[in-house]
Amino acid sequence: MEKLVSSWYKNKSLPESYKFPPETRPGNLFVPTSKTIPVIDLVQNRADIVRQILKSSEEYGFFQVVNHGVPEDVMNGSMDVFKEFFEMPAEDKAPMLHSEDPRNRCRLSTVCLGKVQNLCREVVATFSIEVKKLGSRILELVVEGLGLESGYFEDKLSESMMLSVNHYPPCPDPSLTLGLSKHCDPDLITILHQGDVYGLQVFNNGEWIGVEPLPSALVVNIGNLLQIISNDKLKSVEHRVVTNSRVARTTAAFFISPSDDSIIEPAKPLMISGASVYRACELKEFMLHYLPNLENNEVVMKHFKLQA
Ligand SMILES: O=C(O)CCC(=O)C(=O)O
Ligand SMILES: [Fe+2]
Repeated sequence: MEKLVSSWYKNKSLPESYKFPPETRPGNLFVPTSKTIPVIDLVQNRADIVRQILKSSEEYGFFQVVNHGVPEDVMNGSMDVFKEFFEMPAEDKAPMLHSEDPRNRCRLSTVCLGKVQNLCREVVATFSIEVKKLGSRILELVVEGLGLESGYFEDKLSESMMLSVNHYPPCPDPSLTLGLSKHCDPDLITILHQGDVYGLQVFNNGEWIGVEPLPSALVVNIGNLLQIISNDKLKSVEHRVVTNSRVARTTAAFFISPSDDSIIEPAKPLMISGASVYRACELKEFMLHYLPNLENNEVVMKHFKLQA
């Protein structure tokens, strides 16, 4: 545990256990800047918003939103709380984190945060409520774009929301490791507050492209479950996080998912000539297959395809 919460990185070289196998190291950290993830203004003509969301979700599986309605002071206040937490002495943080292995994710959950201070709980609760509202709004825009009936994702299909706060300390050699390995998210959509430090990269047409940090924007990506429900129209795309040697990066990701007992299957109106790309499965079964294969999205999705 000490390894995960201490400040060893300040004066040491990268420990062996943090180095990735050569084939998965980021190597060249400079990614093309000519291609960027679309930025969608949520205050404009509704038909244009729907069209842009659909296009970005089909092409990139990612987009950023601005004028999204989550107040800037709530975003900044929450980010300050998260950063403050990681600046606490290691002994104070240790009981709230769980993972002995530096290769595993070491996450601070909302449950843990509640223990920090009442004040934090309030600002983070407000942030969560606002993001949940934004999530429902984005899902409804997706529903419209897909031609599904209004309210398709209301209630159980988007009942669960988990907040995950990621902290990436400065790294002595960013070319040898990753902040987060490549993966897709096992949810409907993820809404990410990435703060102002670069690190997120998205796989697109055979190359990694960077997601530029924009003040007050939120990053949205399509998860595996929405790819299944959209019958492969929308794409859940692999992404990863690179580190840097100068500054720590803290991000907050909200995962919006169906309730645990949901059945995940392509929406009937999206089956082309009645054909479904995926079989129906329980969310529990999806997660059981996702977790051991999370770094190989093809393996994850193939398991649920009708014609593998
Ligand atoms: O921290 C980031 O930029 C991305 C985090 C992420 O992809 C995740 O938590 O699933
Ligand atoms: Fe992710």
